[in-house]
Amino acid sequence: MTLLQANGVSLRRGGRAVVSGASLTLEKGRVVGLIGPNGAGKSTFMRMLAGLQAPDCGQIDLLGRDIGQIPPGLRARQLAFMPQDGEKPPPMPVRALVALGRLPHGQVNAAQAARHPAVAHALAATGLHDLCARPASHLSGGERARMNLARALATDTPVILADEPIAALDPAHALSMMHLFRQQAGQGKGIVIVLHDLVLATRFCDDLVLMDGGSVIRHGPPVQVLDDDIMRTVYGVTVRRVGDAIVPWALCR
Ligand SMILES: Nc1ncnc2c1ncn2[C@@H]1O[C@H](COP(=O)(O)OP(=O)(O)OP(=O)(O)O)[C@@H](O)[C@H]1O
Repeated sequence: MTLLQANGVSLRRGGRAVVSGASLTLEKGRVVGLIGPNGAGKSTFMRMLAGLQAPDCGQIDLLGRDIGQIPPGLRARQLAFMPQDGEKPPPMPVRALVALGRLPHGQVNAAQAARHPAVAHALAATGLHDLCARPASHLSGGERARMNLARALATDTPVILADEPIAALDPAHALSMMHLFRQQAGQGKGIVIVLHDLVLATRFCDDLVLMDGGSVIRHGPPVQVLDDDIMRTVYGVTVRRVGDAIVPWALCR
């Protein structure tokens, strides 16, 4: 089942094409990695996929319906978006902030929302139980990233879009978060993650969508998308191989 489908999406900003004819398909149960060098257009494309920015042309359907026609309240129950640089959170307790994830479901009573099982589950899954009474504004960058995921999980949407969610995480927490995304996909959700860590992208994503200069230049299984040629021409780095490994090392817990 297709959860999210973008076809030929374009956007101009500052007199130039920032995203050009980009397409992406997200199926139920899949993790798609959106990769590409700095300035490739990934965050801009993600904001359009999240329905936060209308494209100049092209079509984006969420659960079979034009995303621009979906009322914001319904869209918030269907899709959770974790932006790249979340604003500094207010000084409310972490549990209360994660509970805001229940707002799209009409749970406006803060105390009741904080007791919802989805909130407890999200706090446990992201390892935030020990921090849940702390003011959100006191959290470190990595802790904040986990809280942002917890809030998305508390909403319990079929689609999660995460823009560089592991950028601030240490290796163990980055691994845990990638495992968590896979688990969510295993439960039937669809996940799109912007990643610069190509080792983790290769290991955890079913498909990669590679952007460069605003365009999607390759998409498919990681082994088909990333090769020495692409690493040189798109990323400007030379790959030195260890044996016949696709990536030279893997982190394990
Ligand atoms: N409002 C704007 N006006 C002009 N140019 C913009 C605007 N917004 C984004 N851009 C440009 O569009 C390009 C794509 O930006 P975007 O943030 O989507 O890239 P990205 O692939 O997410 O990069 P990064 O990996 O560095 O986060 C960049 O060159 C950026 O400077």
